[in-house]
Amino acid sequence: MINVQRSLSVIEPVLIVHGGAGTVSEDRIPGKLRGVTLAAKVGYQVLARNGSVLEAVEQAVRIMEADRFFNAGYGSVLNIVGDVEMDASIMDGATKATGCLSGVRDLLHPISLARAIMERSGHNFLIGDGLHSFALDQGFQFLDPPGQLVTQYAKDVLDEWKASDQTDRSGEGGTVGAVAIDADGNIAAATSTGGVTGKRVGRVGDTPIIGSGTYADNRLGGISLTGDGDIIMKVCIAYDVLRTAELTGRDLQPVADELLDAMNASLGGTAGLVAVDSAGNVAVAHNSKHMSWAYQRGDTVAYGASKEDFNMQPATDSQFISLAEDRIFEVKSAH
Ligand SMILES: NC(=O)C[C@H](N)C(=O)O
Repeated sequence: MINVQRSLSVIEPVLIVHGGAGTVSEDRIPGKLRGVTLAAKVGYQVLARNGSVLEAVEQAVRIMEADRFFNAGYGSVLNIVGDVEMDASIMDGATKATGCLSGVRDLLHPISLARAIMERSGHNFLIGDGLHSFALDQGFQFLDPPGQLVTQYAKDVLDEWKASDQTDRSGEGGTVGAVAIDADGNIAAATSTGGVTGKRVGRVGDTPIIGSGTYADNRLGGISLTGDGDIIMKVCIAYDVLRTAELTGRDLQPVADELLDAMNASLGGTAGLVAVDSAGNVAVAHNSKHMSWAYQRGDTVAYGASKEDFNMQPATDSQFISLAEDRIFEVKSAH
């Protein structure tokens, strides 16, 4: 009986993304909104054409990895020696298959490598030399010459950070993530980041840690985190939000708000998240000043950049449909 009811219930597909939790200067907010809105639309189009939720979240994240306005792929923040080192993860809620990587350099789309790890490595998480050779075996091409993902903006932010007291690493955030659900209730989540400005070489944040930065389970929902990864990973907040909502029978939104506040109260740190429950309800939560986010459901796109900010527009609206060419990394050989 329960199964019959479940199959009769209608889930409206939705694709939600975030573009990082932090403090964003006013002049960069329109750029962030443009990027997240485009990513939500591109990801949703995959669902609308009956593509898989995995494909949808991967494509949404790839849009933001190629966009210098975000801290993922091109535009990633720099470590203490001025290099881009990236982390990413992806999870399939139907099977709980996961693909995670850390410390990858000179690759435009870490999220696609994470998906290859999930689908073809026989493991969940690769790092270092083994990650590099797996990527090459799979036909991924590293950018040559190296260093092409470094932007002038990221260099300026690192210089500013070095000149500061070096205690606040949060900056504007800029990590990217996506969560999707299709009409059959399949859920996937994906997150990609350059980490935090001025990090040690080899530092790993929450983003590639399943249960901290990313989680998906068709029964519980899907979620992608952003923010102070050195704190987030201590409280496994991705899994905690989904599981607490299940155990208490409450909606994701209040649970997410409360757990972010509880994290901040006990350990400090700011963070944000986007999530979808098994019925397709979305949650957007952050205790940072800003977090850009957007989702598409049906013909409508919703988006915002701070708590008070909630906008809606028809998905066909030409606003936010394309990005200025100079903000997108394009290299013919990269994939
Ligand atoms: N901006 C971010 O979201 C950073 C990421 N959570 C990290 O700590 O690596």
